[in-house]
Amino acid sequence: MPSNACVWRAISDYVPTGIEANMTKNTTTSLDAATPIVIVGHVDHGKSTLIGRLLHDTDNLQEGKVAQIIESSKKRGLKIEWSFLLDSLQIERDQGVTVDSTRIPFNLAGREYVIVDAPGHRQFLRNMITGAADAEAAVLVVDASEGAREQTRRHAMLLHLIGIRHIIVLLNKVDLLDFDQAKIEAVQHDVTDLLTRLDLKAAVFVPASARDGDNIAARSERMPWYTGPTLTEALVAVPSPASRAELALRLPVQDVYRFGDKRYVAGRIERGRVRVGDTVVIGTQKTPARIASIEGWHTAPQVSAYAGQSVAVTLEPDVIPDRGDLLHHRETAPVEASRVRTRLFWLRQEPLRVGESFRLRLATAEHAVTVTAIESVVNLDDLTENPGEEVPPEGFAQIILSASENIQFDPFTPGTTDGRGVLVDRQQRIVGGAPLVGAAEIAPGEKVIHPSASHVSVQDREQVKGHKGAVFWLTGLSGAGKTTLARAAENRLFAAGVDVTVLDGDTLRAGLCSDLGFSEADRTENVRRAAEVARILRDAGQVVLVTLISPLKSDRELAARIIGEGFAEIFVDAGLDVCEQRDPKGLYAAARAGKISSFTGIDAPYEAPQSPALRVETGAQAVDAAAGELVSFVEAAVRADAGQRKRG
Ligand SMILES: Nc1ncnc2c1ncn2[C@@H]1O[C@H](COP(=O)(O)OS(=O)(=O)O)[C@@H](OP(=O)(O)O)[C@H]1O
Ligand SMILES: Nc1ncnc2c1ncn2[C@@H]1O[C@H](COP(=O)(O)OP(=O)(O)O)[C@@H](O)[C@H]1O
Repeated sequence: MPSNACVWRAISDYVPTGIEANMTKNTTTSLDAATPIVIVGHVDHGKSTLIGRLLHDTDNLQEGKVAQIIESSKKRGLKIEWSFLLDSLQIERDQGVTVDSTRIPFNLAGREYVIVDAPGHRQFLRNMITGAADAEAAVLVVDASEGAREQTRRHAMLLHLIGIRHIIVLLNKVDLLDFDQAKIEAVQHDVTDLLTRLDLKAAVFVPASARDGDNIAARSERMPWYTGPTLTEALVAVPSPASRAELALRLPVQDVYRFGDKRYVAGRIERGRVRVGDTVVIGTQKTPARIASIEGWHTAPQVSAYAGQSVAVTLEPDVIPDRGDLLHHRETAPVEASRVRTRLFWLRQEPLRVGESFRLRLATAEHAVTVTAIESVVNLDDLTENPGEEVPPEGFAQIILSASENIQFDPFTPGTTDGRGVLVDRQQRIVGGAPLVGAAEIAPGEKVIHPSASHVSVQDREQVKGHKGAVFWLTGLSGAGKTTLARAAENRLFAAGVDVTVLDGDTLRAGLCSDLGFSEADRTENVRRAAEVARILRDAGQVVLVTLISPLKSDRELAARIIGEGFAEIFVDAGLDVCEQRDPKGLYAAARAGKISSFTGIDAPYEAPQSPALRVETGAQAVDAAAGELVSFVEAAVRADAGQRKRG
């Protein structure tokens, strides 16, 4: 079907998003063919030396590399330092010589492997989610003379979290224990204990000296008592990644194209096979259809296609699926749930809290989801999973994502693309790796909510309005001029075409917050409600001017957290003496007379902002000038980015 070139261009242009894009960026072939192995271990336990030694002993080093290592070692007065190999690979990477930044391919007994290198702890965490989570097996390197250490525990925890199935423990540096069987077995015992606590089981323990090559590719003559495999034998015994073609069919719809009287449903088969004549079920609507034909790029129509192939199928009847719908066979349906348990790796700089909403990308599908529970947060220091209010940056947690519609997925399985969700924020930035582990059951008595999110994009709103949404939080004493300023600015901004709303304390307290007084708790609740409303208006693209005394720093921080991006604190600054002298509502006089209590500045505190985004001096300045300052600040903040985005 050459006339359909653009269908195929569209398919071949398709780059899997998020994690998968990172994961397959340089490994599209290796993911299918090679066995990924991640090598982890406490610093100085011999990971780099092991990689160098392994590549050398399995004849996987380029010509000249060995000579180079010998030369560098000699220069430093050392015998031969295998870890220099990794250093030299690192230098090449830094210089951009090697394309592949985290993967070292090697060949063993005719089988392809790829070492997933994890240079530092932080990168390691990231890699585990963005790149290495597909590792089929792990080699956990433990210095036998030191035993399991802090990072050994962390790494073991990570292997547990990402579900690595095959673990080889390399007890390294056994020469330091004089190859003594009893001593080595004692270490093995300790490591077994650690793994058992994490529900992990080592496939094999290999006592070795990576530096000298004992039990790496050749059997050590210095440990005749050891009858198990060498490291290379253990690697050969790692099961091959399961063939994705043998799994149940999953064809996520990438797009639907119409040519003449035919409609083509295009996508890449993630797993399984599809044949002409098969009946498939489409998406959560479960519309049945028959595969009428399977078309290929520059090939004759096919009778069947399998995992990894990009295809365009025609359906009978001619139904129109949506992008993201999954085509599957009826008898092997994916999990379907609107509440999904997720093993999250959080990448954003600010912590994650319940109530935040994102897009969940899953293959070609996108779902609006809200974090409705943080079930546990992993403490990476002691490997415990504890209840938590928030997930710190680079933290792991088990959370529940709720959507307003059903999500179809296969639970996350290492080595496959199953369940690899990615959380994306309003600005399309990836903020978390979110492997979906299963449907979340409803706990008895639980408050179950499924917030929905707008389908109108932030960019589209900005385009139409000509500015972005933002919240300007005006804080200051009663009588400082918050309301006066905001109302004056509202007039001017509106005249300039800005969609602007003022949320004023007195006004809110007449309605939404009429149940609240002026105790600290009530003021906090007042601030929270105003911030939530402001967030909704901001999300709808409006410029919101909030005028609340909001006397406490902690309350303003709460507002900033609720609102997130686009929050600016404005200090409307007039001294207490000025405000009291003005006393536009007679409240200071009433407070002095004891008619009202807990009045800010008199018998309740006001904590002035230390570093506001803008300070407007309203003590001596005229209203007009002060409002001008605010208007300029707002205009600059909401127009600049919107313009850039338009151009982009
Ligand atoms: N005890 C006491 N303390 C402070 N303010 C009082 C009090 N009693 C009534 N008022 C009136 O309520 C307005 C302040 O409401 P806010 O919602 O801005 O206050 S807060 O942010 O919750 O602290 C405030 O409005 P502004 O003068 O515009 O600030 C007053 O009109
Ligand atoms: N530069 C200024 N900015 C704002 N208000 C000012 C300024 N100079 C004098 N005022 C007066 O101060 C009073 C502020 O009252 P208001 O706006 O209700 O304060 P708040 O909302 O902070 O309680 C008004 O009477 C206003 O006319």
